[in-house]
Amino acid sequence: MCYKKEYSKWLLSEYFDSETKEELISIKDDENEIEERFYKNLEFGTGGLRGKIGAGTNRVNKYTIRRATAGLCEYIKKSFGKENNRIVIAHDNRYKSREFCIETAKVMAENGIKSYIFDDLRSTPELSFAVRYLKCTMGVVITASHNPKEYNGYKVYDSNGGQICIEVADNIIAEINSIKDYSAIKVKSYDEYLKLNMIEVLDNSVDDAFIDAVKEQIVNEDIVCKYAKDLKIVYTPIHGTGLMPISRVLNECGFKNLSIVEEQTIHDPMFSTVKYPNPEEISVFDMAKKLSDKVGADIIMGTDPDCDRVGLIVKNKKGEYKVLNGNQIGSLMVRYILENMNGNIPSNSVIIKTIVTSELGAEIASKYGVETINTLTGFKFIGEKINEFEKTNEKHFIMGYEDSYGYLIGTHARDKDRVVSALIICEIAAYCKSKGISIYEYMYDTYEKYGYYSDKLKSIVIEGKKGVEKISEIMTYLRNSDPNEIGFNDLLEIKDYKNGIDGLPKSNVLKFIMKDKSWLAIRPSGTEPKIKIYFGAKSDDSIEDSDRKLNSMYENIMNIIESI
Ligand SMILES: O=P(O)(O)OC[C@H]1O[C@H](O)[C@H](O)[C@@H](O)[C@@H]1O
Repeated sequence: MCYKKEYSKWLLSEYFDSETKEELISIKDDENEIEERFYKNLEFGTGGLRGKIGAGTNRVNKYTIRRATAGLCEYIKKSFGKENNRIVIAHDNRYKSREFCIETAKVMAENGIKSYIFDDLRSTPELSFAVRYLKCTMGVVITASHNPKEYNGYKVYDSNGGQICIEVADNIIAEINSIKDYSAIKVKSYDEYLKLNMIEVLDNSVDDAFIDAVKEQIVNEDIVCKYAKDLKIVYTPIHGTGLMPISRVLNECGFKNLSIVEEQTIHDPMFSTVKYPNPEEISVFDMAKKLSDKVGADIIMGTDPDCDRVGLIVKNKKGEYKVLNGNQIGSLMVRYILENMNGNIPSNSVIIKTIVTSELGAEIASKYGVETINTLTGFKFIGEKINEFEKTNEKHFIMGYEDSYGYLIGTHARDKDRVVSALIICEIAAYCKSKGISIYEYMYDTYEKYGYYSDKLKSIVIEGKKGVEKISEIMTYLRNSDPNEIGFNDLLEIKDYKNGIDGLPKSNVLKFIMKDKSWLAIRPSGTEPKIKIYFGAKSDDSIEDSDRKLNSMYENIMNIIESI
């Protein structure tokens, strides 16, 4: 693709609006920026589109959204026929999210596909629920999830409410790639399609049904009835979609002592009160901590813009704030749920986690005779398994989770659901409070009971075209090196998922497993310009010992990466 030619085309064609052209004129003297924006079409990956908002073929804007949607429409028509297709679209509070939602609906309508849209922001888990509830052919969420404010994106859901699988994504990608001319995608006005009933704005009935489905997932009614009212919770939606569903669910279940960070309830696309709207970043909780100091909260929770990830801060015995990471929260959920099933665990029960998620949850599950299935990173793989079990009745799904703060309890949704996770976390916290301990102590008790597991994630951000090359160089270097020469002397096994192993689809992930079962895994992020390195260590003695093992692996790999 000749970036100069594309740039001129966008500047000269009548199809592109004046806002787009003004933006493009403003970069006319910046060759590098022109190249970054036009050297390729923004890739529609396995989960959909994600990229920086802006004018250009390699950016998220109404034209790249239209193109992706036009490809999706072709896929829908070819796969499900031309009649009776409908989709539901949700969006978060990001810059242009509503506009992109409407653009998606307009292209759908032009192709004879009806869209349901919400009157305002809605969360990703609600969209996942709504696809099945409204019996839609597919679903779309306009969001870049937890990415910085400069980003937006387009996630696609299948009729089961799960993120599309690789095969479907490949078919959609082929349709999108066959659209060479952006200006061939014509649309009429939003009002015209509304009149034709090709776009319909939903009332609150989907919200009510979703909230009811979440409330059904309470593990132990008795605990919630007795202790919910005593738990002091501080919550921040970090300007995103979590506010309505989470405050409603908690309130309706009796968690009345809920304080919300007022400034972060504003649907601000700039996420002005935080650096980065990701609950993995501890600084997003600064305001919540201040509020917690005032109200004396037991726990602090935060959700990302589309409400599919959760962050949790708890207090230790001394009253100091401690962050629980995604692996720890997931493991505690596994423990609490299985303990509270009071021996009524179906013999074919499973939990599902990913290959880069800590083994603590699996260890707990095994103590209860529950199988653990490992998938590749991406909740879509967990969703796929749930669909499979629904058809075959072969397994009973208990919960699924990833290290990256995504959890699903129940099968009302097929993507990670922060709303149900908030409810279960509060239930666990209420249980702990009734026993006179904090969740933090419950975590340490879990180590004592089930094993000392440490884990860590290191993400290295490397942006742009050069970043893509550098990440590929790191992966190639590690693949081709002699493990002894790069310091992995006690290596047991290298798993290269690129070859499609363990019954999993091929994926660019390398996992080094040591003789004592400590491991590290490395993969390029599929959603951000990052390479991610995951570490897991186990000790029979203490958490300090497993931390020591982990730090030694960390230092070794970081030295290697820095030398590449
Ligand atoms: O590829 P990464 O940046 O690690 O992101 C991985 C994440 O991508 C999306 O958010 C998926 O919905 C998650 O299920 C997955 O964990």
